[in-house]
Amino acid sequence: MTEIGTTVLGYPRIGPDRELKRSLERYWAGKIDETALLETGRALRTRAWRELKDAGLDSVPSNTFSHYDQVLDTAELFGAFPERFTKLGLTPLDTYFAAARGVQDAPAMEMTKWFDTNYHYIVPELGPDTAFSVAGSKPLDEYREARAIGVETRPVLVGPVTFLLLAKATETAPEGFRPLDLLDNLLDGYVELLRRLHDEGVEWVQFDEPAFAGDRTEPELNALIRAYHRLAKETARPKILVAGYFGGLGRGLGVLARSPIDALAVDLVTDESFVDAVAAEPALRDKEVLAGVVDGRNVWRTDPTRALSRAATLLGTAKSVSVSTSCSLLHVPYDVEREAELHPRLKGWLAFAKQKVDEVVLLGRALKEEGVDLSAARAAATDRATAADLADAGVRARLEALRPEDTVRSPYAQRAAAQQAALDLPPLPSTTIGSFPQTTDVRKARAAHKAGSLDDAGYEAAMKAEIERVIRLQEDLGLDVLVHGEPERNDMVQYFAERLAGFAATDFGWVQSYGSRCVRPPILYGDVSRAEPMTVEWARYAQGLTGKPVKGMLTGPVTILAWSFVRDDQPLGETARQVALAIRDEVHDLQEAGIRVIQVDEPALRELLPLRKAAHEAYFAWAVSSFRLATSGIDDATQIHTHMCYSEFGEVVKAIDALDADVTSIEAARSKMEVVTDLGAAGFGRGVGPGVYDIHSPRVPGVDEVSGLLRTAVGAVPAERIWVNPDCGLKTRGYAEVEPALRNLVAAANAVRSELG
Ligand SMILES: Nc1nc2c(c(=O)[nH]1)N[C@@H](CNc1ccc(C(=O)N[C@@H](CCC(=O)N[C@@H](CCC(=O)N[C@@H](CCC(=O)O)C(=O)O)C(=O)O)C(=O)O)cc1)CN2
Ligand code: MET
Ligand SMILES: [Zn+2]
Repeated sequence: MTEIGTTVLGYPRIGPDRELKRSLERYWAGKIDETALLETGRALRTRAWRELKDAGLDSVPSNTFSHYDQVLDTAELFGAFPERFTKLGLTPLDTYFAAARGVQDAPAMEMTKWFDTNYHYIVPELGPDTAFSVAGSKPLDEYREARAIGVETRPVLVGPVTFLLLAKATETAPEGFRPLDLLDNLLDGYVELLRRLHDEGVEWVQFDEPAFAGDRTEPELNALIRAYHRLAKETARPKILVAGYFGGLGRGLGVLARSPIDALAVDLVTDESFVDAVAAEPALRDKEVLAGVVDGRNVWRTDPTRALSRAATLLGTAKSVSVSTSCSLLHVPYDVEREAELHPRLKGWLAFAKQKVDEVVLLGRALKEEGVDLSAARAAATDRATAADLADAGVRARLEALRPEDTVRSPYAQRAAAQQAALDLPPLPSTTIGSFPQTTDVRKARAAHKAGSLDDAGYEAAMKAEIERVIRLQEDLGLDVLVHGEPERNDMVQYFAERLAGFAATDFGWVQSYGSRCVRPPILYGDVSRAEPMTVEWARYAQGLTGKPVKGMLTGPVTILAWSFVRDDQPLGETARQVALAIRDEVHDLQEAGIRVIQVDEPALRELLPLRKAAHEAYFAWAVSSFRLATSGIDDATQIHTHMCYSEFGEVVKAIDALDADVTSIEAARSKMEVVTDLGAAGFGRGVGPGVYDIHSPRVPGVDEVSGLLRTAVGAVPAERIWVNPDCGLKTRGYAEVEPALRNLVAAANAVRSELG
């Protein structure tokens, strides 16, 4: 075999029934041993390889499995774990988990979003002393394991340049050091690995370089040139496929086309104009091109006419063209056939990972042979494109009728005065971000309700009991603005999607978000509207239990879109306006129910930021206006909060300001309040709640530590605008940590309050 032929760039690994999640969590809890955990992984890999081979793919990927994250795997493979983990004397597997999750005295490595997806990777920490070597053997082991069951595979690796671009410099690295400075040393490691793979008999290897879907500097493009000339120059090596995805490759296309690699995988879904750029690239004439025409990130069935025309455009350009997915299938669920509750017509429009593999095989054949039957795929595409009932004339008319003043609130100073008169809060008011720990009892009650063994009244009573407990706890802790705790929400996006027209939820559509944590992104298929209030009864109940203000809790339009599978038949901004209108109605109803503080979370504002700067302004325009549409048209005295949790804040600071929220809570504890300084410098003039408790760690912060952070904040922003709160919601934590941590947080707020003049 000289060609790669039909393939997928990667496959889900958590297991169709989240087998890996369950095994991991049992292993971490000490309930199973290493052998049992490793066996779960082995069984999942075997099953996936067999499935991919039996489906008829020409080339099957391996090393796409991970016990936590593929970037962390790469750091381990090349011996680049920080010393704080390697010196612990743990087994290799426990050292790996310590790096991912942290242990007492060795805080976890940072975790951040994988490009513009809801998947999170572990950020490598590299310094001038980092010395790479081939320290592990995972790609070799998996290759052998697959061959032992009769499947020849193509090991997939994070490419060297992307790996370095995703890394950060260690804290002790000298000023000016960049991880990319380590390229030559890292390439030594990759060369050695290539040699070992070659000796093993590997024919093709895949290097992922998604970093080139973003804007890259001259030195970064030069690094790409150096890397692939060096790797391809080796004679004892497998053939090299480089995969660029999550968008067009920009100047990276020409660089890779002119490098001596053997094949290039391109994403022909995300950016339509990139198809022409690829077709016009003469240097591809000696390469196999994998046409990524099956969307690896969304769940719609591929329109075969469009897909084939895109792939066929490249036929005259490349040495050969094969069909592939646009990116790894990690980002979609396993199998739509399991979704018994989905409307059959909607189901007919969908393809999850398993179906996408079949699409690749079918389209690959149709590209090379005459007479392949595409009628079923064509009919599905036509049915969806012509489904008139996706449009809701009422929603469209309402949006049409909106005037500019409908998205503008009164000047902030006027609102702030009205809100202070209504709420009478002390300086440095304390609050939380919304969710309290989701106890096993709460989740069990929801599972029982769904299964029918707990009736509506029983479920409602269980949630109300939980809400009352959480309210009493907050009163006891002395917090100033309370929350109901969100026990009724399976997930902050799915909960709303289940209550909005235009969305469908899945039963088994789990997708890995990080480590063992998964989400079931809802499917947004039609015009969105709200039939009835979604959160008001819970909020009214909570407010009725206490004299302190209870904060209403909603998710904003950008985040609802970011964490759903969105329709691809209209601009995202248009869909955002529909979602915003539904949230706006909810905000209005909460106000009518006596809720005086309403938080509209937008943690995904940064995540959806386009990878290329040229698209930023257009994104900010719709993102900001949809938030404002959701949060205006209310009384001056109603206080709007928003919340964001990510540390890379700089690029969106202006947009955050433009949201015009009265109070913005942000992640800040790990970066020691750096964001407050940024905000101060950017002239941000409204309320801000920098997180003073890192909820991603089981550590309980002490009173002095929190007071110290607060004093830093008070030094950077006028005290009357500072709020005291954790970094994010508490749903993934346990009460054993949360209670003392919040007690310390309130004590610190009191201490710093008493120091104010
Ligand atoms: N969509 C989304 N994306 C996000 C976040 C987020 O909150 N939501 N937060 C950021 C970090 N990402 C996260 C992603 C997932 C989780 C998380 O905790 N997920 C839960 C699942 C949450 C859920 O949907 N729970 C359901 C179903 C729970 C479940 O597994 N039930 C059991 C049965 C009940 C039991 O006995 O426990 C089962 O099906 O087996 C519910 O509570 O109803 C998990 O993996 O464990 C946390 C953070 C960024 N992206
Ligand atoms: C990922 S942001 C989470 C915000 C939400 N209100 C919560 O507390 O869980
Ligand atoms: Zn958050």
